[in-house]
Amino acid sequence: MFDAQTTKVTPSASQGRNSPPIMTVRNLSLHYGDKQALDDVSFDLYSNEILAFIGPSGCGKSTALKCLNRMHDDTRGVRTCGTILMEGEDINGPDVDPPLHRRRFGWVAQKPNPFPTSIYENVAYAARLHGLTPNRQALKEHVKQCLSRAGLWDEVEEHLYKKSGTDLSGGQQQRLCIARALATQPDVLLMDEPTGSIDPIATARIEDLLLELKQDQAIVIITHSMAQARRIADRVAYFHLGKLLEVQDTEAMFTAPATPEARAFIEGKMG
Ligand SMILES: Nc1ncnc2c1ncn2[C@@H]1O[C@H](COP(=O)(O)OP(=O)(O)OP(=O)(O)O)[C@@H](O)[C@H]1O
Repeated sequence: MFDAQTTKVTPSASQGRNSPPIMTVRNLSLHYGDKQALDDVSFDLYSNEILAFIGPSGCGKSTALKCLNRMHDDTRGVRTCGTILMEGEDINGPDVDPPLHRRRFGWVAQKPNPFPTSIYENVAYAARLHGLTPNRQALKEHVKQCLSRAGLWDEVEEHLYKKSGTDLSGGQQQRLCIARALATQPDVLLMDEPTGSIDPIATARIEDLLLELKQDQAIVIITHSMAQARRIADRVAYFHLGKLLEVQDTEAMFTAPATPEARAFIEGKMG
């Protein structure tokens, strides 16, 4: 299944997924100037799964995440090689329009970063910009749906136009950012430590939410919490010094990691 020699994968990690992967990453390497941040990384991403990236600080998790939606395009000095296919098409091919490609992804950062505009506008903005709804009423419905899917509608329905996104609590702000990410109807949600700066109760809400959202989206999440990866991920990818050392079904990763590096990291002896 995997053609990268360096990536170990148990047979079970690729079984039970009946449709082809939505994304296929093969032999991906990336340099920032002279510094190599990714080295021969290969993995698949399936629709309706949560894939967690774990590994020590600086091992390339965010760099790999940003390759998927071509976020490095405008970063000076970045060189990549290898291939990334989305539904079989090379995402860096000549026929791919980068903004259109990016629209297929929602991005959620560690620190909630709502726009300093109304709650409504936070979600409506991108949908309006891209002409995703035919009229104002449809846009309102779309905003309501995104906020509902992000588990926030009931809490903000009264204040949609009056309250700024920045006036919500940290956990609410992060759910607003998830609603905003859903506004372009993405195929894939990319999340870089989305609960890294919110409290445990807000974290639990977002974890529940991700388990619901994966019915409609593939989700890639970077997390430093092994407990979180174990709770919500279907599969876990362990990065180490720029290499993806193994991808496993979650239980297998936490009970029988294939590499000593992953075992040491999971047991808290490294990282
Ligand atoms: N824009 C950049 N320019 C130069 N080097 C970079 C840049 N971004 C990241 N790096 C380097 O690339 C390597 C991988 O960084 P990356 O942020 O992908 O790691 P990470 O696993 O996400 O780390 P963390 O868990 O600490 O967020 C690190 O050595 C980092 O210093």
